[in-house]
Amino acid sequence: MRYLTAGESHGPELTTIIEGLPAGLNVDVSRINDDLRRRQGGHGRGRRMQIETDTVEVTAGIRHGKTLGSPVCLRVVNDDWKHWTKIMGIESLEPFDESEVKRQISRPRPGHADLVGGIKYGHRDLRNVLERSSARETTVRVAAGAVAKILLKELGIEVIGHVKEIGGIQANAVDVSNMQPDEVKKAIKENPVYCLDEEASKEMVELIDETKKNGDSIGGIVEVVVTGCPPGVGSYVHYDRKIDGKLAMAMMSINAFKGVEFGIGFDMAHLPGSQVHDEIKWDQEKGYTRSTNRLGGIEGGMTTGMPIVIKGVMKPIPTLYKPLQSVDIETKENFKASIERSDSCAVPAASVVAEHVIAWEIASAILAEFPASRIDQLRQHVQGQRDFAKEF
Ligand SMILES: Cc1cc2nc3c(=O)[nH]c(=O)nc-3n(C[C@H](O)[C@H](O)[C@H](O)COP(=O)(O)O)c2cc1C
Ligand SMILES: C=C(O[C@@H]1CC(C(=O)O)=C[C@@H](OP(=O)(O)O)[C@H]1O)C(=O)O
Repeated sequence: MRYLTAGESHGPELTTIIEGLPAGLNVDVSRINDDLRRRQGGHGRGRRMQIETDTVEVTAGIRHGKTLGSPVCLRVVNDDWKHWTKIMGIESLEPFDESEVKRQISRPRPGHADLVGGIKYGHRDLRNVLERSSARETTVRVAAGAVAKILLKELGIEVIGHVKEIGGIQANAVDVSNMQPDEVKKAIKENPVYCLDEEASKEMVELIDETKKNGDSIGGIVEVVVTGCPPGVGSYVHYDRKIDGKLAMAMMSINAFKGVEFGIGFDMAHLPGSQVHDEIKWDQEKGYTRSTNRLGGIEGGMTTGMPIVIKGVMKPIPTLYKPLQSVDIETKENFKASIERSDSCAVPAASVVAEHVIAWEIASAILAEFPASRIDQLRQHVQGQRDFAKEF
């Protein structure tokens, strides 16, 4: 399975084309829209999210609520587009209007793609860079991931993302994999920062407000947990088939993500092997399991059948209302960086993006493992693998 996305932040729309979905999958579009709404929320978002009402339109690959096996095309219209038609000039053959020159961006923001993107593609108007480097693109990545989650649910696999830490405030450790998926999802959705620790989340909200007042920004840590995945997805035989490599790539591909860990992650560096590796058990009901899950559900680039636990760290948002020092590329003089309308903390929204990019990668790896043209065929293959693994 693969997907492409297209679209600029202030262009008319964002689009994704998904290829490789089996036929016969029931796709309830309202479930995609629920996830899109969640991505728009979370305390710390800026004014743009008040303008948009992200809603998906299906333009190919689905009839009467079922996938056809042909490419699925999803589009999300930018409501803000109407304010930007002249500046964006998507279909205009005219050069940029000189009277609009002041609207060009020449003062790159440290930490954003502005300067290096300008140098790489030769864009002197740095808007040409920020339009595509913007995390607006994650809208349609969530839409594609929402379809992947629908497929995974059919196979008994759940994917849940939540916030672990914002600006140094840590949520109490919870084992999401031991909780009822629908209850956890409800609790996360109802929390202002998508966190399962009520007390910590109050402090997080206060810190976000204080940071915003100071013209600054903060980052944090998100966790994604996948339950119900059969063992043996991914492979040790070649570097590019290792599932941990693929999941790490997916997490790192989210704008502003700078690190990934599985299970107890970086703590493994200072613990002996006896306190890291998970002992193996077998019983009639569950087959092979592990006594602990410190490795986060992956051994040798393959899923073990235990919950997959992956965390990602998001740096603070680069656009600061008290901007950092930069250089104007027209005059080479020192200036404060440009101020674009911005979020002050997008860690909650990013936890939704993380959930969806991980769901996509798991669904895609499952289809690579058990190729199927129909959903009933896929269900059978996955169940066959579970049965085989249990009796092995
Ligand atoms: C959901 C989400 C929302 C974001 N919102 C903003 C924003 O409002 N302003 C900003 O400067 N960066 C924002 N970012 C981060 C930038 O998109 C990101 O830092 C930039 O693309 C540069 O990429 P890099 O940080 O991965 O190097 C956001 C990221 C995510 C995931
Ligand atoms: C639009 C979204 O996030 C945007 C991500 C973003 C960035 O630089 O990444 C900058 C801001 O863009 P704008 O200047 O249009 O407000 C955010 O609002 C979104 O998440 O849908």
